[in-house]
Amino acid sequence: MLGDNKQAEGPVSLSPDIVEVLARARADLRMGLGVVIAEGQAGALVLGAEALSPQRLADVLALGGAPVLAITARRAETLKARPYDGDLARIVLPKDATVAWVAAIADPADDLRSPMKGPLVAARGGQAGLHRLGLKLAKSARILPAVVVLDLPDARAFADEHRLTWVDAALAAPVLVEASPLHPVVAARVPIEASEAGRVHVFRPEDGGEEHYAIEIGKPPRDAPVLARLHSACFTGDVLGSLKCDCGPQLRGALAQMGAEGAGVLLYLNQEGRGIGLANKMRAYSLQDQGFDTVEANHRLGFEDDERDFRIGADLLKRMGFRSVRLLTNNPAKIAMMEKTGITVAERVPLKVGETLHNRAYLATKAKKSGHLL
Ligand SMILES: Nc1nc2c(ncn2[C@@H]2O[C@H](COP(=O)(O)OP(=O)(O)OP(=O)(O)O)[C@@H](O)[C@H]2O)c(=O)[nH]1
Ligand SMILES: [Zn+2]
Repeated sequence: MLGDNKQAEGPVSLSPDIVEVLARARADLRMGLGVVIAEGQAGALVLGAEALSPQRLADVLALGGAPVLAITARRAETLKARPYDGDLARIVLPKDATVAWVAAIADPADDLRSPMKGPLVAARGGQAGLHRLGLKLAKSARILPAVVVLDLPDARAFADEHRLTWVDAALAAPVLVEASPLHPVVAARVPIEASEAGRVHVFRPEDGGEEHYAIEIGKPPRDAPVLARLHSACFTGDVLGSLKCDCGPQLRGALAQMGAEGAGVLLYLNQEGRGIGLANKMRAYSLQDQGFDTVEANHRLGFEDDERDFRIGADLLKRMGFRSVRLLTNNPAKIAMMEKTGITVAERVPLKVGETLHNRAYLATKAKKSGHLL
């Protein structure tokens, strides 16, 4: 897998390439360890706000310089902080900043109880591009999109001295917007309630990220539109039978229809919470209990409405030999993305199941704000 994107110089096939370095960086951020993102000599130390320990914060403050807390413009909007750099805002860290202060900016859990966080001073200039990459990395690590950042004059030396993962920004930037190629690992027969002719395929990405699954029902011909569903993981709905959404009934309804027709493919994409991960989805649920709708909750957390990468679904279909689908969905964004990535949507098959008293408002919000078809 070592390509042209090696970070180290020379013939060092045993050294990690940029994709592998980024996988390490994600793990580091999740644990609360800093990573260094660099552009030439200069760079930035980046630590995930959510996992920051008091000792590490004290050590960052002791280094001097001008540490900031980088957040998304979405989160800044709630905090009434100025996003001087488009989608990014940087809040100056006070000299006596505590982890509680950082958490209060990063995490909206207590926004309503303690709305006054300020005065917040927003920074301009500095290494905005590197800070933006830090936020992207935090999002892809499925932690809150908020990172403590300190610009470093000699990034390489700092990373070496503290044995921190060192990320070359120029190599990382294009990788972070690409969907990692998926490779089939194994497939086996699994008879399921909906059909005895079920087969589960496991696909693994190259970037150390989540595996995705395809459930093939029967033997759908590759030269005709296949009845297909792109289902994003929903632990609460799929497994627990949550009444807050319609995911469980949609999952079972789609499989049942494929079983009845004798053929189909359901892609089970591990994009929990529309791509923000289960922990952040539970944060969103907690905000929903405070009165915010599903879209507002995502924004207050610093995320976009939908952080999923639907290219993954299209890639999987192509890998399995499908070129055209009868797509079970109510979401026009899925149809648009299929078409964009070269999969023909021969027909949209509506999937209307599982409306409950608890999810009525959620479904209405999706129709109103995310363009879902009723
Ligand atoms: N962030 C967030 N995610 C949610 C919420 N409720 C459900 N989800 C997630 O939303 C996703 C639902 O995905 P899909 O079943 O593909 O639904 P969809 O995009 O509405 O499209 P169709 O069902 O195809 O019409 C799953 O990943 C759920 O975990 C919520 O309130 N907040
Ligand atoms: Zn759900």
